[in-house]
Amino acid sequence: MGSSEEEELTFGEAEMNVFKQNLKGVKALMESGITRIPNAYVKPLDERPTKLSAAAAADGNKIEIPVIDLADLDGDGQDQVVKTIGEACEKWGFFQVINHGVPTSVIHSMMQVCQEFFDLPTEEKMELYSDDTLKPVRFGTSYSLSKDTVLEWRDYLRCPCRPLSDFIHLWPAKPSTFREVTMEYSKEIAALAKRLCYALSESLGLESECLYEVIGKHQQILMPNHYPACPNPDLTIGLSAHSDAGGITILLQDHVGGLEVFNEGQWIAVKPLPDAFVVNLADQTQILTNGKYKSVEHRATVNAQRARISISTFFQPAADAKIAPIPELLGGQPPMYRESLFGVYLRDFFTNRLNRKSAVDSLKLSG
Ligand SMILES: O=C(O)CCC(=O)C(=O)O
Ligand SMILES: [Fe+2]
Repeated sequence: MGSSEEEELTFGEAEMNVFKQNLKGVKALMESGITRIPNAYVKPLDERPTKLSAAAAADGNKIEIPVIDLADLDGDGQDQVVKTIGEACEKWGFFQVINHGVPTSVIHSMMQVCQEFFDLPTEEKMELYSDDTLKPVRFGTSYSLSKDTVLEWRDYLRCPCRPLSDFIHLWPAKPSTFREVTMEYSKEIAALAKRLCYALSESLGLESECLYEVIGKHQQILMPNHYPACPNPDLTIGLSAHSDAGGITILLQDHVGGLEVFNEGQWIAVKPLPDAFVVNLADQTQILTNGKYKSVEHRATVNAQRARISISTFFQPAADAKIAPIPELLGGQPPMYRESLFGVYLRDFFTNRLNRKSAVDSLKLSG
């Protein structure tokens, strides 16, 4: 993109005013079936993917996040798998897993039913629409229409899965197989998350169940994301740079690609692998491990050719869980983070716009 074009697209005060007027009308327009107003999605220059990706593009084909084979996690090669996971956590905080034990049929049905959900007519999805980020089950767009100053090129569904009986009746009733398929998928993902939490604890020299007791037992949130094809993908983003708030995240993505991870100052594209899961560490793991393992910034770019679906599952502590660095991991050093109540952390996380790692950084103790 030439520099004169960039200047033209930079937001000045006049453009912002036009944009703010548009924003008020977005929900009404969505309800009438017009879902995208292109200029409402034009990000400031420094948040557009091309600029930040320029360095990564040169190296993009060479650098990849680790791919870990879990076939031996419960067998003779367990120690080696745990060690590999520990190394991936320290260097990347992001890795893909294969031979993870979740049946391919469950994965495919889940992708299919999410596709069918997003393909429903807008007015049917709007029955679940809410801009209230504290509402447990909802369909939404961007991050929050009322808080975002520039919109994100994404729609999403949010479905808490645990305890199932509290939420399943609130999940979408259409497509007719949604609840059954999602229930099956969430059970399989819960089992995988448990194995991963055990491996993470072991890689840190902790009792196997330590992290699971804190982050795995309590909340499991499923969030399918839909990124429509975008006529001008260089000007906008599907999901801004952020780290996840909870403990660990397990993501299933289709073959389209768009997820990028920030590593050593570069954005690295995550290559979609059929039926693999992307695992990433989130903020509470950073706090619990006193920064030994870090939550990692990532974002989703969009493209002009194809719509993309990804399905995040967030494992996180209960709202009333007090989260602080685990004493065994301090090694005589003072804790780097102050204790916080996870519910309060999450409320602040949702009240503010996604802003890189500002939420976890705000708990840092000085000196
Ligand atoms: O769509 C993706 O690849 C990323 C989704 C994500 O980061 C999230 O849901 O928190
Ligand atoms: Fe995320």
